Amino acid sequence: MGSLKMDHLELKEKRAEIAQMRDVFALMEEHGHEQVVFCRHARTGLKAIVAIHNTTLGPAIGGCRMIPYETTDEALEDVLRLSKGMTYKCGLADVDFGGGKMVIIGDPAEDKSPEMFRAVGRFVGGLNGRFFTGTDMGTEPEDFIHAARESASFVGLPQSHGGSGDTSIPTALGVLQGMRAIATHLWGTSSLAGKKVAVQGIGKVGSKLVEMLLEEGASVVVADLCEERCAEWKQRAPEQVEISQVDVIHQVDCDIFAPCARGGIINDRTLDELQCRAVVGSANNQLEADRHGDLLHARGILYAPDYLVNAGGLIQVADELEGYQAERVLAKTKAIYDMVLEICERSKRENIPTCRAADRIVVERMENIADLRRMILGYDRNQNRKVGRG
Ligand SMILES: NC(=O)C1=CN([C@@H]2O[C@H](COP(=O)(O)OP(=O)(O)OC[C@H]3O[C@@H](n4cnc5c(N)ncnc54)[C@H](O)[C@@H]3O)[C@@H](O)[C@H]2O)C=CC1
Ligand SMILES: O=C(O)CCC(=O)C(=O)O
Repeated sequence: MGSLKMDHLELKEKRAEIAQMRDVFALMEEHGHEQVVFCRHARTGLKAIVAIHNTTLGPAIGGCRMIPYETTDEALEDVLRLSKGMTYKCGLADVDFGGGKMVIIGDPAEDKSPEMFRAVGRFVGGLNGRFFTGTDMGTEPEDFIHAARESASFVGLPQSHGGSGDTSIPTALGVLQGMRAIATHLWGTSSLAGKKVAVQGIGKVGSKLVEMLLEEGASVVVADLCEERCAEWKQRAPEQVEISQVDVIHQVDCDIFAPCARGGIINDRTLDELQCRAVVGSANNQLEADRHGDLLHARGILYAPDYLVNAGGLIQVADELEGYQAERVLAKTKAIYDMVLEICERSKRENIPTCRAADRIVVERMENIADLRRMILGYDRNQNRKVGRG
């Protein structure tokens, strides 16, 4: 512990930093959030935020992302946007869960420890079933083996530990289904053979997607902060794989651009530089703002809404909480194809961007369920209280 004088100085600096932070309640109001929980565990260095956006459809669910965010504000903004996206994802995937997400401020390569994830387990457990979480960027199914020792609020654990396993497999499959639907809409065939796809980020999801695309006979251009990952793919399939620099992957002249890293890649700077016919990827929040979906539409670039095509992981973990059935997960994930086609057709028919068409379906569904849940199911005399979900 430092001297008292140092502590005062530090306190002053901290206060100045806090004064710079945006008002959390104002941000929650802006996005419509229910709850935000800040978690700190000194011994393991854990600093995390859980955001619960909306529980109209059921308890919140959403992965846990670990990134060395530069500021608390950046982490807060990410978790607020991601959890809101989960509400929409749950609505469209027709699962009985609401939107939530967790972020850990830290470098996954340096800062992880089993004890840190046990601390995650205790914090998330303290939410008493209001929030379930599993993997996202920077976290692996194995991390949650430690978390699950402290509470039962974790999903996507390895199958050897009673979970449904790696969620990036169904996620990649859902993205592939989205691409097939886009191909049907644009080119009259669901085959991706001969198509060129630029994949930004070849981590858990991106690498599985690349594998599936190569099997389909597509060629891919890959970019990742980790250059060795790109080199490995080039070595595995030299005829079908090209490597791009990370800062220009969105500019590649291709049929489909597949963002599979962080969000916000479709923005004022990149929009005019895109040279693809469609955007279909796993990254959450690909549009920096909703208006970028309108601008894509105006440019004639077909956008498969991220929260629709990347729902495979959610479908799997939601199923896990209800008694995991691999065939059911596969069938629901494959159905992403039909939903993407439906949204493309609605977008064409009503001349609205695909992202707006998808949002409308979610809002309609949520209003219907909210209305239904206002009905009381009955009266439990023994408990002397009303029963029902709503
Ligand atoms: N894992 C899952 O099941 C799901 C993931 N997602 C989303 O898909 C995206 C990828 O997730 P994961 O594959 O699980 O994460 P990951 O952490 O395994 O992989 C992300 C990859 O992107 C790379 N990367 C980061 N910034 C980059 C940049 N600027 N340019 C190029 N590469 C960059 C990283 O080096 C890493 O290889 C995230 O947005 C995540 O939220 C969405 C639904 C489910
Ligand atoms: O993996 C999970 O826990 C839920 C899925 C998710 O976080 C996502 O789709 O972004």
